[in-house]
Amino acid sequence: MVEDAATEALSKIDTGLVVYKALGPEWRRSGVPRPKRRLDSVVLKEGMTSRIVDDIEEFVASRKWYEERGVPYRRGYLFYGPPGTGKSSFITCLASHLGYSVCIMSLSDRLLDDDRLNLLLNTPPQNSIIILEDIDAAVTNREDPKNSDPIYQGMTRVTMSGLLNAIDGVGCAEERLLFMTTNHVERLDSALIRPGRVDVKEYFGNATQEMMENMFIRFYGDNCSADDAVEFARQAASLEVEISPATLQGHFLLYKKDPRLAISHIRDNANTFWWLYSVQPSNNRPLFLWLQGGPGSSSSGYGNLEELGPKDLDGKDRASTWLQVADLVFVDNPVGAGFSYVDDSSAYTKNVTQIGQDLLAWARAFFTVHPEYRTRPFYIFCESYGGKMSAEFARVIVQNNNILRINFKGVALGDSWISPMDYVNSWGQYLYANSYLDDIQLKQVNAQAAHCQKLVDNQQWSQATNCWGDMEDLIGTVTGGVSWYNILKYGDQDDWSKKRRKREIDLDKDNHVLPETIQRLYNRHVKPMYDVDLNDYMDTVVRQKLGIIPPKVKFGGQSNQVFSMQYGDFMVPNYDTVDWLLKNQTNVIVYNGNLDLICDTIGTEMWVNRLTWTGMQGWNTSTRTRFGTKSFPLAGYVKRYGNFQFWWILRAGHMVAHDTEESSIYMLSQILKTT
Ligand SMILES: Nc1ncnc2c1ncn2[C@@H]1O[C@H](COP(=O)(O)OP(=O)(O)OP(=O)(O)O)[C@@H](O)[C@H]1O
Repeated sequence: MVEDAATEALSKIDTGLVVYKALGPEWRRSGVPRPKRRLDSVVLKEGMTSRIVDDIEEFVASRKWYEERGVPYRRGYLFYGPPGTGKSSFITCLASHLGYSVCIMSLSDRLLDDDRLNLLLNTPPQNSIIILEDIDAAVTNREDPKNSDPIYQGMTRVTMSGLLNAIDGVGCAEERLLFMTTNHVERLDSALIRPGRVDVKEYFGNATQEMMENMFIRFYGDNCSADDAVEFARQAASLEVEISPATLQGHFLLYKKDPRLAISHIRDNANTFWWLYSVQPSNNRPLFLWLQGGPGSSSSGYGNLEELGPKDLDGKDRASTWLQVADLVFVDNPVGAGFSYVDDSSAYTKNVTQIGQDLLAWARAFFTVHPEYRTRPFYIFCESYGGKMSAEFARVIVQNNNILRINFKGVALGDSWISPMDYVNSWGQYLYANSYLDDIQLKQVNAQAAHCQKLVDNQQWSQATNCWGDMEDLIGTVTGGVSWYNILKYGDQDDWSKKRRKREIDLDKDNHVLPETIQRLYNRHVKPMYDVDLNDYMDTVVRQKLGIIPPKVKFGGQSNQVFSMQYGDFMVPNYDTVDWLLKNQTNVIVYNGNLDLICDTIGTEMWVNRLTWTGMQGWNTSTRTRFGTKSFPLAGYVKRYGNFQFWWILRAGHMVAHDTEESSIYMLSQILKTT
């Protein structure tokens, strides 16, 4: 009967899919026949569709085989997995493919009891397959403690033995294709899913990167390119959250006319703020993007008003602003820094890969709004943790520039946290050479560094973060409080932080949730970048002027979460990304202040010396030249080879742009000339 039905139905492939629902003791046709669904409309893992279809087709063709051996001509399938992964949809596709009707029944139906179930399972309409949905809701594993939970009680009147009887008891139909679905396979009684009742078990999982690409292509068809699909899938995967195919489908429906919007709105809960300074007439002026460190400090606030923008916090013109050299765009990133914000804590980024994807989304939006910058030279400049982010951003620009189509000229990494262990390992010798440690203390500091190195070698990233925090505490104690940003200074008495006399060590309301080490690191490296004056200025004057910042967003209000979210990524190096950029003909500029401790020049040279780019030999034998400025005949040194340059900036600490304005401007003008 099943075989005949299939043959007959395949010949009438254009007729619709007839659906029956259980109504009391009988099956009733539900509405008019539905359009048939093609098998490939449900996107599954590679090979899964053909595996299931082959199995069922073989069964349909084997009636005789079963009869000859006296085996009941029945096959049971269990599709299990999270909600919205296509279990029910795929069964209707199979029915369409084979030309059957479907009879759908949910065991959580309160009107169903053992007798009715038995009757229904054994009197299906001709040429149909039966779908028993949510079998876990009804008949669950008797050993599962959840079953004594009142929320599961009284959901159905079907008993376990009633169901087993109905499936394979004496009165049951001779021929049958039965599909069962559940979101909780672990709650099922083993008797229910033993062979004979369930012959094939298939797991329907959330979307893999490959499935996302296929779904994107299926949905947008000729409206999108294969590159779009790859980009979409990469971005979605970088969120590192489980995404069901049903959720993806919902997302595509929101942007059904525009695949590009589907890509750029993948993170709807993340809102990035940027601030552009544009000089007219433009004369093809280059554009510099500035990325602050922290992570969690603000480019638009700290970088702009306290380091290199055209105005300082008092509203006065800055004598040496980088705007003299190029147009400037400050992006508050990772999202949650400055005026950027998330609507939901799941939207914070946790590593540089995610940050890179966010910046790519920003770039797409920015160059769409400002197409005039597409042809102008575009550079990324940054500081500290911004370096880690910038290297990754540069990489995704290079990889996606066939779509982005901008005139990307290079990335300049200022005192960048590219290789954390090189810094941790070099602090001892640097401080020793500058009289901050004696022999005993040097040994102590180096022992702690070796401990951190071990953790990093074992990829115990969170423990390595704690170790780094402990290392900073140790150095703070033995040196008596040397500043991490300029070894000529003490603790928080730096010039750049003079507005921040009243350091708030007390825990603020959000801060107390951070692990203690992270909290201390945050207090040391990010909190000072949100001094009272800056916060007031941004939250009053700037907010009023812009008129676009939602009232719920407080400047820097999410910075501590931004910082703590990187817990597992702080100590992960990405100098291999720098290597990749050099190998891919991207201009890379490294600049370092010689008084910086946190990203000291020795550490920077350590990771630079580890690069494997073919130009390294030429670089090593190139001559370093000195440079001078109006006020300082000996302002620093520079060495260039191929697409790589290294600038040693004398008299500067971590904040090169702030500490040595003349040198910075000179360096910028030279970079523009030589790249
Ligand atoms: N793998 C997939 N490929 C394409 N679309 C899918 C896929 N999975 C789900 N969908 C779409 O999502 C919606 C819900 O899917 P469906 O009801 O089949 O999921 P399910 O796994 O049966 O969910 P539940 O376990 O909650 O019953 C449907 O519109 C379906 O088209």
